[in-house]
Amino acid sequence: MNQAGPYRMNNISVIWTGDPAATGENSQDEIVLNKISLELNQGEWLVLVGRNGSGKSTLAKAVAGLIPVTGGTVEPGWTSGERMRMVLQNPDTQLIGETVYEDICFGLENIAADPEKMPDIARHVLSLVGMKNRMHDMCEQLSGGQKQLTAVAGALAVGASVLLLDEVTSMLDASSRQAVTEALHHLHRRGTTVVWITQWMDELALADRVIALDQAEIVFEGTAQDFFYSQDNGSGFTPCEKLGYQPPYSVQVMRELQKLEPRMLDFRPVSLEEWMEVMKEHGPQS
Ligand SMILES: Nc1ncnc2c1ncn2[C@@H]1O[C@H](COP(=O)(O)OP(=O)(O)OP(=O)(O)O)[C@@H](O)[C@H]1O
Repeated sequence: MNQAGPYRMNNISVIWTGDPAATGENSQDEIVLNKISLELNQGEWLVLVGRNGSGKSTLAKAVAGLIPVTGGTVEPGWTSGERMRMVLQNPDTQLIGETVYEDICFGLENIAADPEKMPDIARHVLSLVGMKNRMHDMCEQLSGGQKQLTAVAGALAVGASVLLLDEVTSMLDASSRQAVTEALHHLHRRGTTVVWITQWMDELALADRVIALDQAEIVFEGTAQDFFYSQDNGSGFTPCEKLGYQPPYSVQVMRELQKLEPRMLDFRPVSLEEWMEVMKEHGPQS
């Protein structure tokens, strides 16, 4: 096996088994992931998107090895020997320690780290997420965003190089959302591989690659630009529209412009940086 190759899932399924004691539809087995094939490359930012119940969390848990899969094969590739950690949606349910430091140490104790090294490790990982001044704060007094960053720091402390972030900004206010996103962006630039689950279309701007799930299957794989702009020849809908999402404002504006100005069809901006490129060519001074 090529250890340097991508992490690969080939045709894996996850089936929740119905309770034999239950009656009616609750007793049915449910196929939550249906023959999914997926690759994860080292250092990429992969976004998983899809409606409630489409299987995003289950897929992330399967990648992290937290739940068993049925059928198919998994090739660890470059992830062999690497640690993967999930961070979940609710900031109030994932911290165990009374203080930020204690929380980081809890994870370190679980991997039998040298107690003398713990303060340095904690300081280092907290500085990576912009929390070094919060080391001895009580967890219950942190904001939602600071709790999420503490959870991320805890994952880094145990050496995780792959972070699976399951709607981690969905319960945060705008400024905490930005703080968490920027911290993750910083970690990604330093080499952390990110699997980012979201239902916020704006967050697709960060993606190297987007995978959309619907009813247990992958229904789209490609760039954010393709997700928002490529139109199916038959239906005329984009993958985003087919899933029932409204594209971000940046995309809505460009699509309206494209109706007025066909030359704008050459541009498919999603992020602010991509819009700046458009403005360089077609802005007021051009
Ligand atoms: N432990 C479980 N036991 C039984 N069924 C489960 C379990 N976890 C998830 N499911 C079911 O699997 C399906 C997919 O759930 P999953 O949480 O993966 O979806 P999701 O796309 O992450 O949804 P959301 O956006 O609401 O978090 C749902 O129908 C859910 O009810």
